[in-house]
Amino acid sequence: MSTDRPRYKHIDDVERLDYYEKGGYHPIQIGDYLHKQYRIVHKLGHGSYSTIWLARDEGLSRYVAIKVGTSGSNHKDFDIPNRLADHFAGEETRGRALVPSVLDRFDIDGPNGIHPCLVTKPAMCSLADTVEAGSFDPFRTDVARALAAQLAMAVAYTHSAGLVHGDIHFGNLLPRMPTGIDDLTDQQLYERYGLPEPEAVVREDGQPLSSPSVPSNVYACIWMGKPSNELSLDESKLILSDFGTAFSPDEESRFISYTPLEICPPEARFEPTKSLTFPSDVWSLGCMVWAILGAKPLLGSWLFGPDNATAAQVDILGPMPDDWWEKWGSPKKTELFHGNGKPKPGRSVWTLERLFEDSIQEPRREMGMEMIGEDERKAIFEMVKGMLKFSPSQRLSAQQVLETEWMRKWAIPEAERTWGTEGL
Ligand SMILES: Nc1ncnc2c1ncn2[C@@H]1O[C@H](COP(=O)(O)OP(=O)(O)OP(=O)(O)O)[C@@H](O)[C@H]1O
Repeated sequence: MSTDRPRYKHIDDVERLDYYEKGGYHPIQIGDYLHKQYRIVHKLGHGSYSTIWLARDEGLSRYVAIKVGTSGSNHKDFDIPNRLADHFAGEETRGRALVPSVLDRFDIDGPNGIHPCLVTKPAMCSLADTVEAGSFDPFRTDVARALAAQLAMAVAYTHSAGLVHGDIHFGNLLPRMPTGIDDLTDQQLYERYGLPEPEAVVREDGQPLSSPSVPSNVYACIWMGKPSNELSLDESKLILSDFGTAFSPDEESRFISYTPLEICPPEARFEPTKSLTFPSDVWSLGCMVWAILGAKPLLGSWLFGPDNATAAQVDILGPMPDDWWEKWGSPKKTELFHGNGKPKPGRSVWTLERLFEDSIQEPRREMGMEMIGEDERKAIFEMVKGMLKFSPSQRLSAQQVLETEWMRKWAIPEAERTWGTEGL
């Protein structure tokens, strides 16, 4: 995208306006038709590489989500859900329902270029939204178990097709829309969830918007979600979405992790010349299972940079491999530790036990929710520690995660209850 961009007056909670240019987003207004068949009804979300819209499929009388990619990027990820489905064609594979199924795929040619469009089912929101709306209150305990199991199944499914997801975080975990939405007229949908509110795009220099590259209005996203603590088991069917950073380790080397710092696998920092592979996802999965149980990341949002992340990892998990410890040349190391895995005396250390009390048990106690019993706590610790081994080769595989005691006894049964007769 160009660096000489016109500047626009800031509008809260919308996509980056300067991305509306050649190579960037496609300008879309409520009421527009895409591919002659899909009438845009509301906005669902936006990311760095796409805007996502709720549309009415006029042919099939249903609502759909349309992800409209920027024109200048390679959106090979748009084909991944189909690649996964083809990989397992004809097989009954657990996990298939947990990744998006593609309803349609087409391109649109607009003022900013050619944009790939992916049509899938609309979800309620992302778990990032539910957690924020719930002020970081925990999910109900049965819901948390069900979400964690589904996420592990989705990752195992992706891995068994030879792909690493590469970006497993709350923003990419979408609770499915409960059935019944398709019966709503636009009017009923707007009465239930609110009308789209157009916000005029205005240039800072006062010049008119003369370019067709820029939409005259942008929209905040529809809110069809629920706060974390109100999500019921029925509303907890999960989709692992956004394969934008997925890769096949057999076909491609990947030395950079695109995950946020709090879930970034440590080998991305300490073994930068080795390609990431499946265990990098398992690290993120371990962090996310914990985050689902606590509605907060394992390594907090107070992380200021990679040194803080590494220090928190050592506090939680103990010594790191000696060669990594030697490589870690930051003053932070000597400020906080007097040896590998040895915090300086007197320092307040956030151990796994302390974090469990603070972010998983205590909020549940305060809210009168089902607590996690001692046997379950032990099983969670064993599994999470197996996923969060510093050394990638020692981590559990996603399939082994599904075979752990916690998954078998506590989490998978809740996921199965969530899906009921529909089956996973
Ligand atoms: N099918 C869907 N139904 C409802 N909301 C969706 C759907 N797909 C995406 N969203 C919303 O849009 C947001 C952005 O989607 P997504 O992460 O796929 O975009 P992206 O451009 O690939 O983003 P990134 O910047 O992470 O690469 C999600 O966090 C979610 O809130």
